[in-house]
Amino acid sequence: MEKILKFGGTSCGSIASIESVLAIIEANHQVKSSFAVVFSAMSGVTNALLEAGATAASKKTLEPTIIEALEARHFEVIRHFIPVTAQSQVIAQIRTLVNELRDVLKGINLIQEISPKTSDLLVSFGERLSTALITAILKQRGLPVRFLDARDVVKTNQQFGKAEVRFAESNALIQADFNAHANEIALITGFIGSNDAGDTTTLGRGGSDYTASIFGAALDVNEIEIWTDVDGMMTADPRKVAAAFTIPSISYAEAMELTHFGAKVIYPPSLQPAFAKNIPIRVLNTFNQTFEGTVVSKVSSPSPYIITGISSIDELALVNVQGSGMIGVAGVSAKLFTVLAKEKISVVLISQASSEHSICFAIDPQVASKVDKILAKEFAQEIASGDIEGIDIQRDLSVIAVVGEGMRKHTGVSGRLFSVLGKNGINIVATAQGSSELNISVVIEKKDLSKALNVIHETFFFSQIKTLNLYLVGAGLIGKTLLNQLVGQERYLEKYKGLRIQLVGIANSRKQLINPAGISIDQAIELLDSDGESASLADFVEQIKRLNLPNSIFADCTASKEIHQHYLGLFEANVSVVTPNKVANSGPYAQYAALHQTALSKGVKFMYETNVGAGLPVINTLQGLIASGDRFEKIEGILSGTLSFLFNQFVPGKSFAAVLREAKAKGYTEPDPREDLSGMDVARKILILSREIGLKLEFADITIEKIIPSACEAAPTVDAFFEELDKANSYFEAMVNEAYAEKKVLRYIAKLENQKISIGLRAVGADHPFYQMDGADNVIAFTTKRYHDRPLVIKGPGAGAEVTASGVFADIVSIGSYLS
Ligand SMILES: NC(=O)C1=CN([C@@H]2O[C@H](COP(=O)(O)OP(=O)(O)OC[C@H]3O[C@@H](n4cnc5c(N)ncnc54)[C@H](O)[C@@H]3O)[C@@H](O)[C@H]2O)C=CC1
Ligand SMILES: N[C@@H](CC=O)C(=O)O
Ligand code: NA
Repeated sequence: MEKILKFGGTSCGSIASIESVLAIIEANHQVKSSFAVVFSAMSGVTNALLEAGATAASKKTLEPTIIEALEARHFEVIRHFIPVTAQSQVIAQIRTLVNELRDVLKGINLIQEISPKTSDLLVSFGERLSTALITAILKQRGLPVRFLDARDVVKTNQQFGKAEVRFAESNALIQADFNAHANEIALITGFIGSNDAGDTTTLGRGGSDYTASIFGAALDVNEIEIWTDVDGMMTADPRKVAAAFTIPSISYAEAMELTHFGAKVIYPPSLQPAFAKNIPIRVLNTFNQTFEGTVVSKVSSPSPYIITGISSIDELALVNVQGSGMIGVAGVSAKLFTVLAKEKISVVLISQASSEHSICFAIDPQVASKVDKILAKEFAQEIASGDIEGIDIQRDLSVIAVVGEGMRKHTGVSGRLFSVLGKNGINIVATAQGSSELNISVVIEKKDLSKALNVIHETFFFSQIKTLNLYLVGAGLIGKTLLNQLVGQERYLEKYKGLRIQLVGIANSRKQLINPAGISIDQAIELLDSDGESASLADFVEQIKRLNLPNSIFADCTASKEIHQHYLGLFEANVSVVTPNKVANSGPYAQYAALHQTALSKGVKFMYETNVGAGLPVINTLQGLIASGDRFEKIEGILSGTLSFLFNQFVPGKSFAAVLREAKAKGYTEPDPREDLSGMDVARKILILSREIGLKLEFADITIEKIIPSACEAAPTVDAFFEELDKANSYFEAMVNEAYAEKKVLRYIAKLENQKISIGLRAVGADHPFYQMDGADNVIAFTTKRYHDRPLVIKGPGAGAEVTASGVFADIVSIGSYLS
């Protein structure tokens, strides 16, 4: 016999799926391979039978509806596949079986009780019906098939519900049976067998796979095909990890591990007879027949990945037994696990610290209270004496298992695993690694499960490409420019930086839109307009936290004075923040410190290079100097692109207001240019620099020399402000003329020296380093211990949409590099 095929419930579940099953069997027959086929019950039938049994045992009269529906489902298949002239015979055959089933239910109803033995008989009708049905159809189509009731050849003990197979006897019966019918295709009822007394028994979980495996082993087949409704075993549960893909080849041991931790495609323990004979199992998809699926065999073929798959148990409780009295006392764990075994409590994972001070183990949360009581009783004496401090149970946890034979050959797998979890703020509650080095398990909080599975999957299977999930708030000048720049760089980032920036949320002051599957960047503004809901920043932030996406970045491209109130919460929720908005860093010092400390402790990034000098590398350079131990003596600079432009362009005879309008049109000014002209913007920048070098200065410590007349200062609106500026033109002309008379130019300079900040307008001559300026240039001179005789000078355009957006962009990329 070449192979055994097995079709699960979903494959036998509908007319369309049975169509596929027939096609697969006919195709095998055409190539004349010798094979046999095992069937499960039609999907849902086993449960329907159990429900019918329970109802019959508990109600006074029988409710025929379930059985009628079941009969109708089978008849429908007959009417579809069998020509009218031949239908009556098959219908009669199925009706005979259903009548037998009705008699069983009558019996249950009569005695108002359903024993395990009766239950096994009852559910056996599921496989007997589906197999009989398909046999009739194939026979009708002219295939040499025969119905084989597995109860005739699979012999078991008396343990109803999960009977043990008597292999020697069963193997002999199977071989004899197949020898006697060499030229026929046996269609076999899965899941069932019989005991010595001839009673029907069932084989427990994965029962039809077991049947296939028993026949495969008995007949020494070359391969067993398990036909199901998914594309084989996958690298992770595709419902949780969209990027999961089929594992082409996996070892028995790996399959065992993955299944233990929740991967439900096959149930390897039921495939044991095949494993013992080194028979490969091929998992295939009835609904995608040409797909290669997964081969499960003794040794898996070499794979390009270090790990083979990831699986999880979503609901778990962790029990921690702890106490100094446990150290060096032999037998505490023996006692612990003996009592758990006695109570049939299954332990998913165990971890013991080498100090022997505590043992922790994971269990199904449904039995947590029971375990609590059992242990309290068992260890009452130790608890009373203080040897055991207590039994602590933590709920709402999940466990993730990272599985693969390749881990034995590679070092650093757990390092990578823990590091990626850490960078995403996922707390590891407990961990265990089997000495086989086939599996590393981590227990985490359930709320982090999806995020953890996705980042782990990304790390081990797509380590070349890391996806950053970007939320952009503020779609004005800078925000829109950033979006444009992102569109142009997608391919470069993937190829050279291994990064994919996925926009998952966007908001302005009117609307907001979130889509965790990604928002097309080049259409983001239109989509925000058409699909966005009305904006509520608090709600937007709440959604970000709830989604808990891996590698999340919040870009604040607004000038809002409120948004920073959300930064702290975002850091705590493990979201990095990137911003050109200076408000957060220039508020009260305590707030500045709290933000920076929180970001640091949560392992997320707070990036704000564009707070000073737009895209010029000011903050980065300063941080590098500080980190390498340099000491700052003085910082001096022209920190306003707008004011730089004004004093470069304004000459007596021109309109000062018109030059400012030009600066605004060029994107140099703040959304409200009063912020620039009042000196406020410069004050924020120099305050931020002072804090970066470690000074605890407040806004009130800054001396700002005003450059605009008080009437302009007091203007209530931007328009009124421009009008006042127009009126004050001669004031500015006089200032400039005065400087010109001395062959000087005006420069608005910020200075930090001796822990004091001063900002004011200076007339500087040609010998001054700030004399030569152009456009919206900024210049910053750092005088430090190392740059003492000649300062380190950074100079260039310090305002404008393109240079600012590219600074924000670079910050995002640097977060990506950190996370990789
Ligand atoms: N223009 C430049 O050269 C530079 C600008 N910056 C900073 O960039 C930031 C953005 O500036 P622009 O793009 O010119 O501003 P903008 O006024 O053009 O755009 C701001 C955007 O933020 C949105 N917004 C404002 N408040 C909001 C809120 N509470 N919730 C949601 N959305 C809100 C607005 O709807 C708009 O889409 C400012 O903080 C500015 O100081 C920093 C460095 C250089
Ligand atoms: N309005 C600012 C922009 C950069 O921060 C400026 O003019 O410098
Ligand atoms: Na900068």
